[in-house]
Amino acid sequence: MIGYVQQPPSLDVRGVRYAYPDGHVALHGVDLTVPRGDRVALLGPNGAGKTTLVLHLNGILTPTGGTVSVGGLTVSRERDTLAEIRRRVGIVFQDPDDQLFLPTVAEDVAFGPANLGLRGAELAARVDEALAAVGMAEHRDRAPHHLSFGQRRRVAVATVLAMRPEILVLDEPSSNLDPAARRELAEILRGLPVTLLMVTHDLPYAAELCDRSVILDAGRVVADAPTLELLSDERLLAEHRLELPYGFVPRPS
Ligand SMILES: Nc1ncnc2c1ncn2[C@@H]1O[C@H](COP(=O)(O)OP(=O)(O)OP(=O)(O)O)[C@@H](O)[C@H]1O
Repeated sequence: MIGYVQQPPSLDVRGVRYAYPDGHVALHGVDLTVPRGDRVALLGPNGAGKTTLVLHLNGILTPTGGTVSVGGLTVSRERDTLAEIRRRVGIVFQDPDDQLFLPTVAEDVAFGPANLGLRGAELAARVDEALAAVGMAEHRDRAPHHLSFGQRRRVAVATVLAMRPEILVLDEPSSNLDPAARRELAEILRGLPVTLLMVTHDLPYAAELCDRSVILDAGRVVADAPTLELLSDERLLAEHRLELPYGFVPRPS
């Protein structure tokens, strides 16, 4: 028999329950497994619990019940574990300006790996690799605040890629992008060799990028299926306040 080591999933959320300090239960036992290399969209109406779930992935919030594991490592508040989890889970927030704060693009991208102790040629290689992955290499010496919004979002993605994460988590990646920037970002994301979890209200973007989608509503997973199948189910969408743009017909891209 040929032996092989099965890789743990990039993300394994099991029975996660979370109550905010005011007693509001935002997650009621969420299960979600994302195998390595997959791209999954996390959909759901306002207040469904999407952000609450994302904040569990890198230990900002700790579940009241259940567990979250990233590449086989269970998220905990223990200092070394938390540091490794934060390296493995790259979260790109909706506003790139929350992630860019240094004088140049290259310095912003170098910040995370430099904190991990990388220096010299090794650090430079990380920065080059991450900037090349998002098509921003030629802008490395520019000030982030002189870039367009779409370019700043790409640099924000690069700051996270420079950590060589196990999973890239994107919060509303298509928001505020013009059609060209939206398409360019989709092409970049599709080409990245990483596991991807994308939180979005933009259903066509989910269809463009993710074969699989999960619908969260009122703190529960209410659907987990191929994206085109979900988006073709008008009743399911209506039940969970999800709407396709007028005239959009879900079909393989
Ligand atoms: N700090 C908090 N204290 C108490 N309740 C909270 C807190 N933050 C969020 N909630 C509640 O938890 C639920 C889930 O909120 P969450 O922000 O996770 O939803 P979401 O799916 O990300 O929504 P949106 O699409 O609007 O970003 C909501 O009912 C929200 O009001």
